[in-house]
Amino acid sequence: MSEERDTVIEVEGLTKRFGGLTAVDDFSMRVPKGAIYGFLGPNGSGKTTTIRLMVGLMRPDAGGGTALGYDIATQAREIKQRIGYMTQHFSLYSDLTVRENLDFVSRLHALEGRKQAVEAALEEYNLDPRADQLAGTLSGGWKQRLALAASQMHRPQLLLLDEPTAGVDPKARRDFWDRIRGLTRKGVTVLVSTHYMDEAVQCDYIAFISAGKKLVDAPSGEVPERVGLYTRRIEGPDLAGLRDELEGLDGIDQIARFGSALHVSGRDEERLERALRPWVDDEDYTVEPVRSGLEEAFIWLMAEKREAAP
Ligand SMILES: Nc1ncnc2c1ncn2[C@@H]1O[C@H](COP(=O)(O)OP(=O)(O)OP(=O)(O)O)[C@@H](O)[C@H]1O
Repeated sequence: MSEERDTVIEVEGLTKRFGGLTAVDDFSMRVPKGAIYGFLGPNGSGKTTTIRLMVGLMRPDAGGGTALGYDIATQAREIKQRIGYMTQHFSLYSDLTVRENLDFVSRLHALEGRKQAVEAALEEYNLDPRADQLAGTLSGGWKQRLALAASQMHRPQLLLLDEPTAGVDPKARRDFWDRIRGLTRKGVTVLVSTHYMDEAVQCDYIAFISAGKKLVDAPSGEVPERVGLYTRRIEGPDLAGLRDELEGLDGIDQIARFGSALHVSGRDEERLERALRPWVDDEDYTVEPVRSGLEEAFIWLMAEKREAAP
């Protein structure tokens, strides 16, 4: 498939200002079809605004592009009809049943064959046993499944997710991502805005945004390398005490507990090694290099007031 046909969104130079604040600053991106693209960044960094600009839900002050083959400035309506949306807040009607909610959504989209579409969704999402239950009385996982089913009633080609698995248990979370993977195999493209590591690891690509600027944009496997973080794994006695000793040493940018070890990371390998030398020389401790993973990169990127990564 040619790159062009394989591209679902292509935007360049998107900029959005709110008064004196530049919420999105010269943002460019290409999103391949069927990808799960994660947008990470601190609160208020501009993730939501960026995603809204990319799909024509908001007009940029500068820049432009296409989504699903439509111009984001002049054909926003066409794009909107092809988007599904799901947030961490349950946005359906608590006092309607599961079936009534799906019916309501299919009316909103003026779907043909509404009744069959609702029954098909109940079956596809295994919502049958709960069809007559009031949505407000469902557990978090079931609510989320209903919200996903509702977001798919009009078979959107693009799905926007905002912290979609916040507050649901691990099994429901797994089930959710399995379903999302199923959708991407059918060519649906997914943009996810999140603060959570376990959502970030599900993404094929990650864009990290800070203060309106895109600092990292890469396939998720390449993110640690892009961040340029070196990590040593330390095992030994009294890890809590060790952590206190290491904290703040020159060359150590981050310490994270991983099971029975500490992962100590820094952006300058020589300075990191110098800082850790006393423990390398101490036979009570083992210190070994490990490849920085997405976990370390994520913690590093999400740390307060993160200024820059290459
Ligand atoms: N309609 C608006 N009017 C004025 N300022 C806005 C508007 N929408 C967003 N902002 C500001 O733009 C900045 C980016 O907001 P945005 O919601 O895009 O960030 P975010 O990264 O999605 O945040 P969060 O993770 O908290 O959802 C923030 O400072 C926010 O206050």
